[in-house]
Amino acid sequence: MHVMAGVMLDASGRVLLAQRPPGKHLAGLWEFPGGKIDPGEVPLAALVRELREELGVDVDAATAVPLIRIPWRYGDRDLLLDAWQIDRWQGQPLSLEGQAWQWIAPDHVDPAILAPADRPILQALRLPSRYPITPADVELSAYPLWLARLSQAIERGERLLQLRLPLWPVESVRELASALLPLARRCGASLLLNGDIEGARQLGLGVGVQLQTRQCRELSERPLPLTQLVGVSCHNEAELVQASRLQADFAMLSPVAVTASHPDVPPLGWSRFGQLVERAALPVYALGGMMPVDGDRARDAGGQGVAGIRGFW
Ligand SMILES: Nc1nc2c([nH]c(=O)n2[C@H]2C[C@H](O)[C@@H](COP(=O)(O)OP(=O)(O)OP(=O)(O)O)O2)c(=O)[nH]1
Repeated sequence: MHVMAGVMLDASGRVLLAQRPPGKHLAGLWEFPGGKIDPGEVPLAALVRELREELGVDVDAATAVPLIRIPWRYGDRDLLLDAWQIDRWQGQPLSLEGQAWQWIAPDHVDPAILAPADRPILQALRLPSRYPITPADVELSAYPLWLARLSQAIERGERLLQLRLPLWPVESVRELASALLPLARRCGASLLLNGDIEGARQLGLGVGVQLQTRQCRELSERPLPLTQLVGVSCHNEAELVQASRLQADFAMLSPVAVTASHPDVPPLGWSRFGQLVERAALPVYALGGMMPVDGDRARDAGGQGVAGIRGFW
């Protein structure tokens, strides 16, 4: 079942959510307006039709931008939820089918009110397209330099940053995160600690964790509340499946291209990256040999964007 969902954003960046009516599948949960494609119907035409029927708005299909596609299973019902971002339409939304609806800032949406398949769509909307990671060879003596660099990165607009500093004692990485936290919270940025779940728990809001592949395999549930980000490092389809089982917010998939750090690992390439993203039920960043300019390529392949070290600082 191919279901189209319209992520309508108003001029102040709020998104329109509709409540599923009583008596229907997932009754009471909130969703993005849209619905099933009729037999023989073109997907975008179905979205335009659904938005006209449900809300009385007219959308020009050419202005809709693909956001993310989520394959999902509810019991015995398999669906592909195909979400498109819509910034322009004609007419004021009206509740033509009696559904309750609301405009709400994506950051204020409690994921628990959404239909489960919509939670990764909300994350795709919230997450940025760039994910810089600190270089692995940074010595502890460079603490002041990296405190300054990370502060500048947040000030210039980075919203997702990974502190991966394998040469540092874990306490020093936590101290760095703690020093950056007031600025990060003010700017709405998240600092992800590599592998340090306990540190993320202690530091709270504004700090998340980037799980290593081994940790993801060993965990049976999401290690942090929904208010703190959980990313997972993945290399194949099984790991992406496990990442969404854990209800991670996103995955990094690597290596997409040849990297200086692992020159002997065969890269996935963009076509394989695209295939794996297509089957993944969460936003996926491309990692490995990526530069910021590869962001468009990653998005064309269905990804959320690019993660990397070189070229991001
Ligand atoms: N329209 C829409 N459907 C969604 C979303 N998220 C989500 O899980 N779904 C599910 C709910 C339904 O199982 C399925 C199709 O939705 P629909 O809106 O066309 O279906 P419907 O109410 O006519 O379905 P039905 O009860 O008549 O089978 O997709 C979403 O954001 N928008």
